[in-house]
Amino acid sequence: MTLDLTISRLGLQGDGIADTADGPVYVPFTLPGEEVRAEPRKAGRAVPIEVVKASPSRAEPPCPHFGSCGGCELQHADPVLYGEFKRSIVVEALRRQGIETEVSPLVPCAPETRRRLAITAFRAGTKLLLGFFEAHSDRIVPIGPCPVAEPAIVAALPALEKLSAILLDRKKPLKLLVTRTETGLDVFASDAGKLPDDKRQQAIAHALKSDFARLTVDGEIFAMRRPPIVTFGGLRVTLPPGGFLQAVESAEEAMAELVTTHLTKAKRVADLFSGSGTFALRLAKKAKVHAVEAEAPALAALDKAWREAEGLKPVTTERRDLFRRPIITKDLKPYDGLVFDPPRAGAEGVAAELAKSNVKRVAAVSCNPQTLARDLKLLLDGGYRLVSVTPIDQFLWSHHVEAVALLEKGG
Ligand SMILES: C[S@@+](CC[C@H](N)C(=O)[O-])C[C@H]1O[C@@H](n2cnc3c(N)ncnc32)[C@H](O)[C@@H]1O
Repeated sequence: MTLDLTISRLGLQGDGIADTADGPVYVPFTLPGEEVRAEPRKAGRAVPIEVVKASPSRAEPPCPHFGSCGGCELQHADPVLYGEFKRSIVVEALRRQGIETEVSPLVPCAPETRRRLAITAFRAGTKLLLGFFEAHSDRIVPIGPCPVAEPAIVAALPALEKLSAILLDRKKPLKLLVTRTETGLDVFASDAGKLPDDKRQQAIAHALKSDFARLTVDGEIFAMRRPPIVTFGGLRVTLPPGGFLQAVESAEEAMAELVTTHLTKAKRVADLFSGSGTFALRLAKKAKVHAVEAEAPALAALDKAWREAEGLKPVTTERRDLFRRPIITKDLKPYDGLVFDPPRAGAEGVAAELAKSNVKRVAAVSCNPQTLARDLKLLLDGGYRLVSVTPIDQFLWSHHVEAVALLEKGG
């Protein structure tokens, strides 16, 4: 059986949606205004078989794996529609919270700029597959010349495949988090299982031969030719194994530019969910900074970077679970600037305390527009004013969008 559908809009995950008498039907890889023939699947989903009438905004996908590989959802949309779609995710999330405000155009992300990739390896029969998970399934689609990743990562795929052949447990897929740093590739492997000594030695020899900056396996550093260095505003940081890093350098710079410009006059700044100091180190060029974060290795990396840098204002660090113990309003008194950049769950507890504070300038950085909007509502109800909201593209051709909201309180 097939369905003839007219797509009316894009859903939050980037699928086309046909509004039918039986409810919405989600059809991936289709665009508003298109007429498509599709095969129905479970739960209001359908797979497109033919685009009968294409949208003028349809573009030729640059990657041959597009449609099967789970990494990209929107290569078939031209840049104008794509940019407006991502911006609209932020607009709609705010609107659902009753926040009507100007939202800037999307800050774009160029192809071949992703410096960090999460890759999965497993064996199918005698073959080793290295790839991404297929959309909506547990099948792995082999990666080839991925147009999203930096060329240095693509060039290393054969070496990563060899490494996987050494480390792969027969039962479990192997996970590789691969980061291009200033000093080479940082490879963080997990789920290798218990390795016999000869495999260990082979993995170490292979990492050295491949000139990886570092190889970490299930939390243990196997080999380090050079510390993997990233720079935040020109300040050198040794990335902790598996530690958080913004996936695209230019997206990080766009976020940091908005945050540091907004907080430029602040004398004392709190950086909540600081990671290894993406914002804290840049801000310390002008202000005293207190960085708060749950992961001790991230704070240690930040502290070391600050000690090794010259001319920075004091930076203090605090290890703290900000979900369980948000900083309370009273403790926010010393600060005239604050940035928070939580994981996808957002920072509801932090926002509730911050809302009651008098911190003059606040920057909210987020990878989830829904939780950002919820947290902003708390701040607006507490007397903050929105200065700007800027969506930033970091995960090119996916439905994910980052945003930076800048707020003020007082005169
Ligand atoms: C989106 S990352 C941002 C990190 C940093 N601002 C950056 O741009 O690189 C979120 C950070 O929140 C930290 N985190 C996650 N849960 C946390 C919690 N409950 N309390 C404090 N920090 C947490 C993570 O370790 C991570 O460093």
